[in-house]
Amino acid sequence: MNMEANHLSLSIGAKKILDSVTLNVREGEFIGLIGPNGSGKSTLLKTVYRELKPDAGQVFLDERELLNLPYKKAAELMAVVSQESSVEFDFSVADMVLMGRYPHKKWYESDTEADRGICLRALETVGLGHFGERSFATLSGGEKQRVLIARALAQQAKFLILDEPTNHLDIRYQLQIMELVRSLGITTLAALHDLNMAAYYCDRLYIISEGRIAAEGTPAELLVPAVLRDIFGVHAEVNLHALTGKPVITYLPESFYNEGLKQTEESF
Ligand SMILES: Nc1ncnc2c1ncn2[C@@H]1O[C@H](COP(=O)(O)OP(=O)(O)OP(=O)(O)O)[C@@H](O)[C@H]1O
Repeated sequence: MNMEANHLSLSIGAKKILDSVTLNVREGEFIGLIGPNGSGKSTLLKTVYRELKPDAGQVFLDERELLNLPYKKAAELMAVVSQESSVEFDFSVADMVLMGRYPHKKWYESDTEADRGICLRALETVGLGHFGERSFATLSGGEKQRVLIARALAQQAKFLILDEPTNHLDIRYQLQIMELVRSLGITTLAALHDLNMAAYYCDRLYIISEGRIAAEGTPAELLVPAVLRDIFGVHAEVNLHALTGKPVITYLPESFYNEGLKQTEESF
């Protein structure tokens, strides 16, 4: 599945939050959306998955304009794992994951053995195979996040949108979820804060800054010290890892950087 967003703009009150954002995700690509806090990542994703209506611009899924698709059809094509995971009622973990099957059903159809099998496998994939009976509300942040990822997997959508998918996860599950998403080969657009994860797993990146796309390219093209300084306001060293061949960023805290500069100046 290909996704194309063309010139999306959105203002909330007097504030322009997205300013003519254009981006595309091609079949099978894993695209990272990176940018500082408040730059518009979540808002952009929300306009793509139809939680927000843009003031201007369009989103196409395989040449079909998203706004013209019935919600159920859109849900069949697109699964979302967002940061807002609060649920009003206390569902069991199994029920939460079974919700991922709804787009595939008519309103009168109940869950089948096949649905339950798909959901169990999705839970096993995220390491929660024995959690089905637990109440979702009682889970830790990381467990909840893994259940939401299992729900997206159970949905068997062709396009995956992830808003900070590894938020709340410990390092083992961060790596496991990124590995998993990568191995699925599903067309994916993910907002990511961890730039080293983005460097390792993403095919291409879009940098968003103040509601505009500031740059697009491969991790090696974009994750360079000048960009990290200009966009994120941090000092960093970037090396290509000897084994993985991917960029690895080492952040240089301001205090270290200033001390280093002083010492360099003193040595002259
Ligand atoms: N409903 C709203 N009303 C007013 N301002 C909003 C609203 N939603 C988002 N914003 C503002 O829009 C800007 C972009 O927010 P958004 O959540 O998209 O950023 P983000 O890049 O996802 O940030 P973060 O990295 O902190 O999650 C922010 O300045 C935010 O305060």
